[in-house]
Amino acid sequence: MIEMLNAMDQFGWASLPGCLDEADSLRLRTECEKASDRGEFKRAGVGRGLNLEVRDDIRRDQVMWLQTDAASVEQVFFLARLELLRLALNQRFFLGLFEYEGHFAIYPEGAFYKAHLDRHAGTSDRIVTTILYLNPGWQPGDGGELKLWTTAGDKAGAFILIEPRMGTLVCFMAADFWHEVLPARKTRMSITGWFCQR
Ligand SMILES: O=C(O)CCC(=O)C(=O)O
Ligand SMILES: [Fe+2]
Repeated sequence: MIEMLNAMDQFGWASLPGCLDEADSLRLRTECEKASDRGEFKRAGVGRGLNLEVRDDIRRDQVMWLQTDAASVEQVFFLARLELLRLALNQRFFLGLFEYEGHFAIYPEGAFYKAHLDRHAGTSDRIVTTILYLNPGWQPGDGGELKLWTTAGDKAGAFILIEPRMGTLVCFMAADFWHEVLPARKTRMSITGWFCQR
């Protein structure tokens, strides 16, 4: 996790392959699949509150919000890891991160999420984005890479493509880094969430 903090310090974003081990990631993946089979996912919206709308042209993923007070054992383990990260980020960067909100996400074949920032207009609550990928055996050609522009505030120029491999954890400053999910060519699963200030 120290690598993660150092990268956040230096770049404002970090990607840590193998952050969660294969077995724990697989349990979360299975949980995600089962919830999807039960029809618990909904098409993700754009915006917030009364302005929330489903926009096919912007994003096509489906989400299921985590209920931290009713989390499965698998989720509790993952949330505990995130809690360590939250405390470490606060200690090192004085971010005042207070709580976490997150969801499972499924990108069916062909789904994407166009370039965006994670902070909603007129709000300041989402400070750090975290994404855990849950795709065993992901291969080049499966698509769904995260395209992250690496200069804060910049939606052009240098970027990296992060492969959504099982157990990789990505985090970045939510208000600063433009990012996009390239079209998935195989069903792509993840847990995306945000550390928020009060
Ligand atoms: O799944 C990803 O790689 C990014 C998802 C994302 O940008 C979001 O949900 O805001
Ligand atoms: Fe995002």
